[in-house]
Amino acid sequence: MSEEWNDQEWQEEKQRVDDVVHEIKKKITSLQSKAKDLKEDVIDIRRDFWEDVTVNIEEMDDKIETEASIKQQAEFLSERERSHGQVSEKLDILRRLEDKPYFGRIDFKEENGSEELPIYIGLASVLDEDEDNFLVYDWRAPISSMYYDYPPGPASYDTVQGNISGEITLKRQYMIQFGELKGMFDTGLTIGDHLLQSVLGNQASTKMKSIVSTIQREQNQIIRNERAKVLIVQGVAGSGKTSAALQRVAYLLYRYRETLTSEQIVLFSPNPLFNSYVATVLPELGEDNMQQMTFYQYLHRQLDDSFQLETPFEQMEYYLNKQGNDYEARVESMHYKASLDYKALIDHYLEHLSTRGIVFRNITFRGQVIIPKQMIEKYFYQTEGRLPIADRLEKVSNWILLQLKRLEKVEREKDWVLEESELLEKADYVDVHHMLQEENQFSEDTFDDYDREEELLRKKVVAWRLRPLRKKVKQLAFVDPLRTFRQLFSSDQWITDGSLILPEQWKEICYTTEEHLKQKYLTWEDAPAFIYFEKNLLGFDAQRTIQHLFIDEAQDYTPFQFVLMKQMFPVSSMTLLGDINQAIYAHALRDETLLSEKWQERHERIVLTRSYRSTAPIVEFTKSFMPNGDLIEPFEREGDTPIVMEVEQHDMLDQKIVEQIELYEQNGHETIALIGKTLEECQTVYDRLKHRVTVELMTQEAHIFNKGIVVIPAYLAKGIEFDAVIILDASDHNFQDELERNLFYTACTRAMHDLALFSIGKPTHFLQDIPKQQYRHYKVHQISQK
Ligand SMILES: Nc1ncnc2c1ncn2[C@@H]1O[C@H](COP(=O)(O)OP(=O)(O)OP(=O)(O)O)[C@@H](O)[C@H]1O
Repeated sequence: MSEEWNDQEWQEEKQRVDDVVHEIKKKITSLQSKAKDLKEDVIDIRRDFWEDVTVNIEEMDDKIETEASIKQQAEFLSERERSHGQVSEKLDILRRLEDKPYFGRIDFKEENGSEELPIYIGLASVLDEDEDNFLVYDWRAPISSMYYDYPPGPASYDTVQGNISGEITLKRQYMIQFGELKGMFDTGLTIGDHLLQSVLGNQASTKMKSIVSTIQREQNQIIRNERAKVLIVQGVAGSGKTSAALQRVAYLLYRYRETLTSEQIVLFSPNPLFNSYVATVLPELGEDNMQQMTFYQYLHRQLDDSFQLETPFEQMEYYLNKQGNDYEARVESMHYKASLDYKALIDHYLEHLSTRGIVFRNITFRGQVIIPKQMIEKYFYQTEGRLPIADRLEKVSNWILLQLKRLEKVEREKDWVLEESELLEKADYVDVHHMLQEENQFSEDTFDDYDREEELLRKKVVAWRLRPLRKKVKQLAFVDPLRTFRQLFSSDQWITDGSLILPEQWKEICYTTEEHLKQKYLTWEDAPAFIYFEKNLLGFDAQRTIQHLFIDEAQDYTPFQFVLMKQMFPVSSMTLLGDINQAIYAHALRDETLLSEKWQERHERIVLTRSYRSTAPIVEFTKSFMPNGDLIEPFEREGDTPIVMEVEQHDMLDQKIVEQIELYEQNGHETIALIGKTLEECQTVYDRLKHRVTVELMTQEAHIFNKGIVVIPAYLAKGIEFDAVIILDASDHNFQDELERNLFYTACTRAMHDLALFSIGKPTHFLQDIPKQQYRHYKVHQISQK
């Protein structure tokens, strides 16, 4: 830090803050009165709505005039409501700026320019009274990018007119609170470390914070990237991937504000808890939240309610518990079904189906088969074979609808129709009377009213009964995708391509998959495959309105899932953020994750190596047991080295854990996580501790993250952070293989300030080769007799 400013400068800066705050207050007052007027307008229009429209429906002309008048009044109302909404949003932002109008400044001298201009940077732009000059620039404005990208010296930024270069002669950061300047410092670095130090030194919050004032240069590359159709971010634990992703959403919404709305952006998050954890960041930045969901929620929506869908966490529990006779085959199945080899197999099967094999359903009406499935099959396979299956099914659908039309005429004459007419609603009878009256008005024909009424009633009854059937036919419900999919596993006659790859235990896999499918149970690995199959068989209803897709924890998605996503969101740009060291799902052991370059054709890649979340001693500790840990750089923040507490017996464990919790509480930690490997483990510890400390058990159903002490399985703690973390059982038998290493790393890296690991007997061998000074190792032989 170089404090090159003098007292006069300090006074000037102080005065400027006061002036800007004063201007903001004036704007707030004026907007408040505008908001009040608009609100009154809205109330008045709503109250007098029907008085202000001319309602007359006697004559056709009057009817049209009435409609126009209602429409005009409704448009007027919604325009006022919209304006009121916009003014309220502006007011919200100004109220935030009133507290902290800006956080940074650069003085920039354009090349060939005569003077240097001070650029003050804040959460949003503020203009002076005449609306001529910027008192504050929005952090997302093109010129503000230099604040994040350059130290003092040569700098440039892009505008729509081209690149503008020049020199930054000053770079300053401000600490402003409650509208008052508390401190400032000039910096030679991109963003001064001391400011970051103070932000990161705070206690963890149950809500993620926005990082606008301390965005780091490499994070800015993610936030402002506009070129890449697929942007891959590989970032170590705590490097700010999620933070950067959310600021990127805010940036895109600002940059494309004329064309992009928050509904056109989707974020897939790792668990429901995470949804609530990040929910406040965008509103804090003055933007609406994007659509946010887990991939499980998304897949669930694609299936009808009769399916039972395994959650990824249930799959994970199964994998980690290592039990069951068919365990080996199921794990093999998880690997295979994650891969593109499996996709190739399904594609081959779909090709086969274009010549034979689709399972159809009978069309039945009132319990009778009216079009047998064999007939539908015959019709289908007579349609042009080179057309896509979905197009051919469309033809079949039209053909069936035609048959239904014929049937309708025949059915009208049958006895059941009159009987069922008694079930019609009163409104239907009134309708029929109206129709008759209208006919009488316009027709000269004489006919028996009673007969005509019966005829119309018959027509109505049959149309009414056929309506759901027609709807189903349009939805192609005459195809049975599940049975068709099941056939894939019941025979291999259709496999005619020798280059297709099958797993060793394919027969066992086929057997269990079929059993599951029979019960309409979809395992987590089967769900994307079935949905992919069904969509490609019946035709895709792709989500073309979605412009940007963000996938957090991208390493946990399988290549197969990604292919499905690409099909479902065909026009979307994608930002994939993840960390290979935190790959905790079975497929990641053998297959490429989404972050690997191997199978991503065109993409841009950004690597983040600096970890901001944890203190330096925690980062040093966690990086030392990861194979590629030397690439991880800690951010210099002091703290204690982690504790490894080895207890001899089980009954000592609880006491030691409780003591550790108390110690952390005394240190002021407000969020403390007791992290276990599986839910089963967490449940046991929770049952033992719940009478001794106030503690909450987090399961996959948890949607809200509160302050206090939680017991949570590692896979649910993904993406989240805590003041202190206690690893419940870091024993060697509990953390063995490579996937468990990643799980262990994920769990330990949730800690911001303090980390303690407990083990019964020898701690995990992952700690064997790491330098002893990186942690404090205690062995407890018996509970001290104090
Ligand atoms: N530039 C920054 N300024 C201030 N805080 C930052 C910055 N970058 C990251 N952080 C903080 O570091 C912590 C970790 O950030 P974040 O959760 O975004 O990382 P991540 O890479 O998604 O982590 P993980 O993969 O471990 O879940 C958060 O508390 C975040 O606020």
